[in-house]
Amino acid sequence: MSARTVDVLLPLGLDTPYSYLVPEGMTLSPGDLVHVPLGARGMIGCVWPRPAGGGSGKPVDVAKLKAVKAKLDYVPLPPDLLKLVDWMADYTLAPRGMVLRMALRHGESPGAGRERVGVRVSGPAPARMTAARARLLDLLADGFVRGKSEAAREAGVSPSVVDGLVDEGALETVVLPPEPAAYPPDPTFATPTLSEPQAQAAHALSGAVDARGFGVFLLDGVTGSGKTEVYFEAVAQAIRDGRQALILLPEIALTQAFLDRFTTRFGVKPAEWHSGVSTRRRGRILNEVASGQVKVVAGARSALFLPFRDLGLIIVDEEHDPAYKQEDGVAYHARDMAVVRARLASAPIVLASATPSIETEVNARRGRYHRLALPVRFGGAKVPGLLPIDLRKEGPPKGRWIAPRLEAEITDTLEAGGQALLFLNRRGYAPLTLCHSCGHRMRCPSCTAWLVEHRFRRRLTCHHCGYQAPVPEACPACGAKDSLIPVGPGVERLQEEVQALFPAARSLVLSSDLAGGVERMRAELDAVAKGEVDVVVGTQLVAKGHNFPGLALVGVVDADVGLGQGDPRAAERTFQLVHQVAGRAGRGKTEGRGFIQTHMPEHPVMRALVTGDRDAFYDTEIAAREEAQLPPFGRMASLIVSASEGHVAEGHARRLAASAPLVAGVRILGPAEAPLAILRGRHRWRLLVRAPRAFDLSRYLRDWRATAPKVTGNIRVAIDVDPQSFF
Ligand SMILES: Nc1ncnc2c1ncn2[C@@H]1O[C@H](COP(=O)(O)OP(=O)(O)OP(=O)(O)O)[C@@H](O)[C@H]1O
Ligand SMILES: [Zn+2]
Repeated sequence: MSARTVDVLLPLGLDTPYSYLVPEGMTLSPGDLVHVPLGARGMIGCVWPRPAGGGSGKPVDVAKLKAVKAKLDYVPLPPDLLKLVDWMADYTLAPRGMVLRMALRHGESPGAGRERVGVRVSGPAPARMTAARARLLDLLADGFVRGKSEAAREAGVSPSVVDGLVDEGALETVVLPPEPAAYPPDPTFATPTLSEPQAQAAHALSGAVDARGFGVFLLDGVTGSGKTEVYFEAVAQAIRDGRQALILLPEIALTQAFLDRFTTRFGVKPAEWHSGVSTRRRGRILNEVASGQVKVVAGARSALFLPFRDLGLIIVDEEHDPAYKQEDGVAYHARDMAVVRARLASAPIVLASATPSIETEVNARRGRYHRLALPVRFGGAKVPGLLPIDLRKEGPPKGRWIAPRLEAEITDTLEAGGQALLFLNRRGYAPLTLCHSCGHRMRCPSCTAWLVEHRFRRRLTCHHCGYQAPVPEACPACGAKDSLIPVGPGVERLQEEVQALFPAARSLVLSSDLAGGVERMRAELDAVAKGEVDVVVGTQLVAKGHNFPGLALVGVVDADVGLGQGDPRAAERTFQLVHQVAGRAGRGKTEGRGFIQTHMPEHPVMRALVTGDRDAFYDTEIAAREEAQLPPFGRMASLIVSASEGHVAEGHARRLAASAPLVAGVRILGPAEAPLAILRGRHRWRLLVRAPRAFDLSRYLRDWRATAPKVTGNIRVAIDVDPQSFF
């Protein structure tokens, strides 16, 4: 009767927590992490709040319950994080345990940091002196303790020099406490002088941080207006108030420049959180975020699930970036979920962008988000104008992609000592390889996709599943030798053209798939910023907030890529991408210019880009969305039914569609074969649900799922609420 029980949510594909007995003498509260018996080995789970008003439904038979094995010695997950897990599971229809998993996954080894060995001067100088020894002793002459490896590094000697002096008694070792995951940022380290509009925006944000209430701010500033500088002031305020700040970045692996700027402003680096950080280090950051020691985290979308002890501010930089949407596993949009977390934590959130998403722009126009505008570039530089190059009239000769006018502009730019950037959102050498004797196209064996040639790696690659194969010597269909030819350009092929047209120029390809990983990319971006490259050829990677002071010219090689493929966000994406790429030019002393090569200069997107009339673009696009009742004026969810056999997927998709509850205003489109009809060997059929804006779509989907035909065999149904991709 009096046995105490708790609900424990496990990081598995389950929606409901399990009940366990609480052993004598153990006190547990929601958020505590516990080890519970499950199967042979047991598992770590999280004590979950009981719904108000007692248990839901089934009474549990206490006699059959197992007991919690241990309470783990971690700081409990904070209440707002528990609520976020519930909220997200409810909204996305993902099992609650899988959402919890995102908050626990990184906690594998949240052990404390290692103790370090320090050294200090303790005895007389050694009999045998060397230059290295002298440098080291000179450094340590102040009598302070330094970490062994730091001392060696600072003195520019090898660690064995330190060991030698310890052996001879000139130095002694001391045990130092573990290094913190991040040193405390100093809000007064280097305060900038802000321009008037910057100061106003910063003031509004700092005020909101102080007020400790929820509110969404759109920091809407043209490229190069100094949005980072402004939101740093809000971060400074949070630090001054002793609270924590989270800065989400779309591609943290590329943002060495961001870390450097943070260091310039606050004296130390923020805690960096993304998949490239070692598990051990992440464990420490996690602990110190939970204890409140770490004040600022800069991270990828997964940082949203960190157990902040006192979250006072969230920043989402480049809020329009599609990288914020996670498509695998739990499908969620990190920007939207960041807004939810801010609300649950009663903290302000700043969405920063020069090209806000339509959703955010509509919210700002309706007054739900506060707009803070920075209408001009910092320091008086001008946002470059864009001129169209009509490929129908003045296109390049066959087999080339740079139009004569763009070529002439690049020549002028290089002669004047400036840098040029050519943007083409296509990785690899050529998007298609075909046999010129039989017409056979090289396709992925397990996806409905062409194989993309990567000449650096001498391979054909599927960009959907990662399949790779060497380029064959003979056509696999007709056997003709040396008959395979590349069709169309990718960035690698464009670089070839650059090298042929401008043999003296130093050129570089920037693309996310080149060997060498993050380190190489950081080094290359740095080289561009330093002016060590003349012509950069890049994919969308170059559109992301980089500051290249010497960049004078931007050429968009094919602005039509991505337009008109039945994707409701195509116009928005193209506008954002081209505008952002162009925004990389003219940030330093030289004025910037931009050219867009297009077959449709009369398209509203191209016109808005050329006239620089951003509002005109938003007006047209918002009107079009409203007319079609597309988001944010209507709601959407996609259901992808997949199976290893086509007819199985199709059959289930049809039965699923037939079982949809009939509700006025809700429309089910499809099923139809997905554009990417086969992915990793699985056949895919799509359903699209559209509903009015105020409709509770998640609830509808849940009711539907409860009555839908059972999923059998290897059928899978993936639900994506607010889908971003339509493939
Ligand atoms: N108040 C300031 N004092 C000194 N330098 C500033 C100030 N504001 C901005 N800058 C400088 O101006 C440049 C552009 O600023 P920043 O990168 O923050 O712009 P942004 O609005 O984020 O641009 P984008 O949207 O293109 O990423 C940077 O080199 C930044 O250091
Ligand atoms: Zn594939």
